[in-house]
Amino acid sequence: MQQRNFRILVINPGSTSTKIGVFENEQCIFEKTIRHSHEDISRYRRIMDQYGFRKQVILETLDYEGINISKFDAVCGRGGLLRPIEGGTYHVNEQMIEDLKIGFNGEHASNLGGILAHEIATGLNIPAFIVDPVVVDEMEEIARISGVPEIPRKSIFHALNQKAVARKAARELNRSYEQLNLIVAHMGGGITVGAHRHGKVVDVNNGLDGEGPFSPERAGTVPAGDLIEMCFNGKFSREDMKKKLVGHGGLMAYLNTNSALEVEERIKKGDETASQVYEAMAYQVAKEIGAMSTVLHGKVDGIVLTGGLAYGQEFVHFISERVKWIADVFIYPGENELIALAEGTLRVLRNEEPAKEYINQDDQEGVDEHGPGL
Ligand SMILES: Nc1ncnc2c1ncn2[C@@H]1O[C@H](COP(=O)(O)OP(=O)(O)O)[C@@H](O)[C@H]1O
Ligand SMILES: CCCC(=O)OP(=O)(O)O
Repeated sequence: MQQRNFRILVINPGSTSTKIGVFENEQCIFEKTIRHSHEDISRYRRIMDQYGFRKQVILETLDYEGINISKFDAVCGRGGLLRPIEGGTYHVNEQMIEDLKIGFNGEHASNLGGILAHEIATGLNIPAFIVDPVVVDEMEEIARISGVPEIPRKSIFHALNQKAVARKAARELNRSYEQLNLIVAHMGGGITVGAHRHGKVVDVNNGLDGEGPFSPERAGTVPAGDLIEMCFNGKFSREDMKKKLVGHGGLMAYLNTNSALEVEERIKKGDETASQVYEAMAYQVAKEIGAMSTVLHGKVDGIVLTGGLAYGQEFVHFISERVKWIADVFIYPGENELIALAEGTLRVLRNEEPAKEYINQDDQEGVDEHGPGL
C-alpha cells in the first residue's frame, strides 16, 4: 500500500532567530532562518510579547515563498519551559498553553513554539504538536543536588538538538545511541553541555539562567557571592539582574553584540578584547566538557560540537585542542531541530506512536520527585 504524504510546518523559535521548515514527509522542501536583531527583540518586555511579531514574520515568509498553508497536515513547534517531562511528541493542549504563557519554568523563546504552532494550526483546523521540549528531564538524582537544598539543579537544555545529533554521531560510529556514552555541547544563543549515558542525558547545565559556560547572550555560572552583593547594592532592579543573566550576559555584556560572526570580524580587524572574550567562551565550553567526562567516569565514545557557534572554525578548533584527549570530536554545525520536529510529528501522524498528553501532574505521584533538594 502506498504511504500517505504528509506536509508539516515546523517552527523553532530561538533566542536570536526563528527557524521554520516545511516538510513533505521526511523531505525538507523549504527552510529559512529568520534572524532577529537585538533591536527587534529588545522592543518587547517579555518574550511572550514577541508572539505577534514572530507569527507575522513566519506567515509573511511563507506567503513570500509562495507556500500554500492550507495544504499543511500539522504544525509542530519547539517546546518550551513546561513542567519537567519525559521526551516524546505531545499534543498542544490548554494546560500546555497556560504553562507556556506564564513561563512555568521561566522565560525562553521556545515558549512561543507551542503557542505559534497552536495558533496557526487552529486557523487551519489541523493538529499542533511539540517534540522533546527544553525541559526533558533524565537527570540522575546525584546531579540534582546543588549544595543549597532550596535550589536543586534543573534539566533545562537543547534536548531536541542534543538528542538528534547524538543519534547522528551514533550512526557514524555504527552503534545505537543507547549503546554509547557521549558528551554533546550545543552552542547557540545559549550553550548547554550534556552527558549522554546510554541514551539518557544524566547531567547537563541549566543553559537558561542557571549555570555553565557563558554564551552569546547569557552569563552562565557567575561568582555567587558577588552576584548577591550586586542584587542588593540598590543599583539594579530584579528585572535588570535577570537581564544580566539572560539577554544581556556573555558576549552581549562584554562586546555589545550577540553575533559571533560580528565578533569574528572584529577579531580579524585586530580587536584584542573581542579575541580575549571569544576565547574565554570557548575555554568555558571545553571546561564543561571536561566536567561531563567525569560524570561518565572517563568512558566517553565521542564529543559532539553543534549549534550556530560550531560554524566558527577557530572557535571549534580552540575547544577541540583542549578536549580531544578525552574522545574523538564530531562537529555538526547548526542544528537538526527542524527535521527532529518533523520526524516526531510524522511518527504520530503515521500512528507509529501515540501523541502524549501534557497534564498538570502536581497532584500525582512522582511530580515532586524533582522537588526541592533532599
Ligand atoms: N557561520 C557562522 N560562524 C560563526 N558563528 C555563527 C555562524 N552562523 C551563526 N553563528 C552564531 O551562532 C549564534 C546563534 O546560534 P543559533 O544556534 O542559530 O542560535 P539560537 O537558535 O539559539 O538563536 C550567533 O552568535 C551567531 O552569530
Ligand atoms: C533553554 C535552553 C535552550 C536554549 O538555550 O535555547 P537557545 O540557545 O535557542 O536560546
